[in-house]
Amino acid sequence: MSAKVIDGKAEAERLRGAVAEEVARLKADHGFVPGLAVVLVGEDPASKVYVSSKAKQTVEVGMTSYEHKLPADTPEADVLALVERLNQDPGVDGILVQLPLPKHIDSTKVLETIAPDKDVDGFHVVNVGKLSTGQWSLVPCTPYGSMMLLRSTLGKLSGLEAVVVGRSNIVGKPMAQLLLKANCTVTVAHSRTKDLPAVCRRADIVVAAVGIPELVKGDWIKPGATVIDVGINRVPAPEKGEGKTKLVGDVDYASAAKVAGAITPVPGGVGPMTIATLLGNTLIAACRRRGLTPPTYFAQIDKDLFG
Ligand SMILES: Nc1nc(=O)c2c([nH]1)NC[C@@H]1CN(c3ccc(C(=O)N[C@@H](CCC(=O)O)C(=O)O)cc3)C=[N+]21
Repeated sequence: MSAKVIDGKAEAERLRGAVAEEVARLKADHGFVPGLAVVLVGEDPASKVYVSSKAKQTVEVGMTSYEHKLPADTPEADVLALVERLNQDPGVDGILVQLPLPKHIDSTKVLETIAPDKDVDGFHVVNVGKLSTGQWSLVPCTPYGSMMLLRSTLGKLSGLEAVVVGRSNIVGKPMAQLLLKANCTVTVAHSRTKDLPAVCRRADIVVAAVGIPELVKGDWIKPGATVIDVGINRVPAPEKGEGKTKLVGDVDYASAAKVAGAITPVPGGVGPMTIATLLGNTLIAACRRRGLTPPTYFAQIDKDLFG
């Protein structure tokens, strides 16, 4: 058997299309354009690539993009002051501070300074707390995008056994909350889990988000299970030539695709969904801040998954 390949690129394109339509409607009917501010501190090459593709896609859906690139040695106080300024700026509906931040900056302090109603990453304690108490909030982009891929692959998730490998605040923990909200039976596994392969083999849904290249093997997967690979790891690829690299996930794709029912590729799986949901969150934030109802497109997704 060979798994269905879950096309994150196509799904992200559909989502961006819906966002673009809604942005045009808001402009026509309410006379405003949502704005997303992205703050990048330092020169991390991977982060620079993500930030510029975020900015490009923000503009493509008709929103305003504000990019703030600060040198790596910017004092923490200056970053906090910038965030405060963006909090007050009426043209800014969403604020994203690219992680990781340089070591001299306390990222918790920075994230907690972002106004919760502009926190399009969903990392502020207020939004984390809302998500974990089942209230609606701005939901972290990667888990939300992963849930959308599960919805188009499986429809209802109710009653399914889900195993999340990884317990980060950015992916593992919010993913577990969302799966629980969708009525899955959820196990959060991690590097200290005893017999991780056996735990994974119980799952109808495996979400790999540990940051270890190709950790999850085909014989860890129950035949027919759905595999969501959140990992994006750049590794050496000597087969492509000296000094060349390639992207791989946290799942050993070749072996897992032989056993799984459906699987996300890397690249082209969860990654593109992360940016599309970021734009979606910016749109939702822009509507809520003005007392408008967020678009029905999202309401339908939420109803299918959690209703
Ligand atoms: N505050 C904050 N929020 C984030 O959401 C955030 C962050 N910090 N720091 C870095 C990570 C990483 N991230 C990605 C977004 C898109 C792709 C993506 O589109 N990947 C494509 C292409 C990858 C490539 O070719 O390099 C794919 O998987 O197909 C990947 C990774 C968001 N992050």
